[in-house]
Amino acid sequence: MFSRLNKSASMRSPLRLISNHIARSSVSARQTTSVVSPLATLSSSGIRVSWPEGGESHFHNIWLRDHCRCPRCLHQVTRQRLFDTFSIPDTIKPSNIDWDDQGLRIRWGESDHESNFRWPWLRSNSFTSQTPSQSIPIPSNKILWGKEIAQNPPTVSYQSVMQDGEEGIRKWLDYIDSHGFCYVTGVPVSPEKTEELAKMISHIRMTHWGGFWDFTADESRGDTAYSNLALRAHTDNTYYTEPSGLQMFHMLEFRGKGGESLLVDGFQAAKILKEKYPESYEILSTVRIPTHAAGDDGFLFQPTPNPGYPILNHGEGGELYQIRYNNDDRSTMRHLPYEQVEPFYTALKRWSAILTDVGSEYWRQLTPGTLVVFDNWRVLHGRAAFTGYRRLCGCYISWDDYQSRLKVARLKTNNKQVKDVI
Ligand SMILES: C[N+](C)(C)CCCC[C@H](N)C(=O)O
Ligand SMILES: O=C(O)CCC(=O)C(=O)O
Ligand SMILES: [Fe+2]
Repeated sequence: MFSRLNKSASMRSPLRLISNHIARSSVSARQTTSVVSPLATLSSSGIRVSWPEGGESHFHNIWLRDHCRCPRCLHQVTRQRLFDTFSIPDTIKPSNIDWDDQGLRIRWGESDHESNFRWPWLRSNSFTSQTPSQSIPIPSNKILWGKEIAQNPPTVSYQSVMQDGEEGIRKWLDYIDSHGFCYVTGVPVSPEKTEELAKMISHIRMTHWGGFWDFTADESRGDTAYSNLALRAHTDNTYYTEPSGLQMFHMLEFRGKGGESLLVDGFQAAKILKEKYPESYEILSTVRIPTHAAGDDGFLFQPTPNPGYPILNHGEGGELYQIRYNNDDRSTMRHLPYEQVEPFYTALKRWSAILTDVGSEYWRQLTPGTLVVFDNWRVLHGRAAFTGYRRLCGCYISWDDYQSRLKVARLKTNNKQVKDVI
């Protein structure tokens, strides 16, 4: 039930006072029934909401009208906008508003349309009441690690992924989200079964390396991955505009020596770099690195826009969201001004020293039946040089496909639906 607390939009300057007065009286009304609901008051161009847990959000009238959740304005199945944003008059105002502990109801003056907003939706889409960005740039849900992760690495079983439905998928992807990688044990030693397992997350990303790959050190492609050389810690696809989000490796056969796999937590390394050498962190967050994949006839990959992306990439709130680093696939640093050459190479050297520190490196020999999936936007991988015959299969999955699958698994295991969040 919505309480009837109407505010006339035709009253101009006293509006704020009147609505504040009503808001205050509604506080005492609610306190007697001990239901704590947010309070809404009209401002000259929008609605202010005071949250019971503290803080205030200010929603503009144009924004509120544009985001109406009703079936005429938002398609209830496709979750797409049906409403014509450009029909909103610049002077749009509510003719009245009211609310209860569930949400806010707005009647719009000119069109006589009504919009209802649930409080949790307004809260989670409030842009004036965000928590301030942290000084440490690592998202708080990440669990950072070094070589000690070897004692207890995130692991799920093939059976739980294939048979436990959304719970099984969620556990798997939650580990990849928190730690940046996860092993799957008990996997049939077959490329077909491995591919089937990957498709539990999503379709596979097709690239110029193929879709699902099955490769050896036969030098069939113009890249050192197809040799038996050591590969230092790197992320793949630095030469694409969008590097793949996940990478999966399943070692199918190995008769030889060496070839141990290396994982390094890039977010942990970034945190150390920021603490020890903030000026180098800044350089690696801003200097754009040109990259390429051009070892095979018929291909010339370079990221857009030119000259590429920094090694450390941040979002609007300053949070680190992506590492792009493969020193072997770096192109000519043709755009670096003379006076930046030394500070850049110093920063790169410090970064490399942190990545190769014994405390950062996590080595493990992969064996048939145990595969690894890792977040290629966070965790760097590498391998030791080897002799003999070594056969790996695996694939890439795009970042968006991985994120979508993770969100759906979380919604489903929480008994929620897309409409609860979009
Ligand atoms: C073999 N496989 C397809 C997995 C990877 C090949 C890509 C290696 C490349 N140098 C890079 O860093 O992206
Ligand atoms: O051979 C390996 O273990 C990994 C090689 C590699 O870095 C890659 O294929 O992306
Ligand atoms: Fe690689």
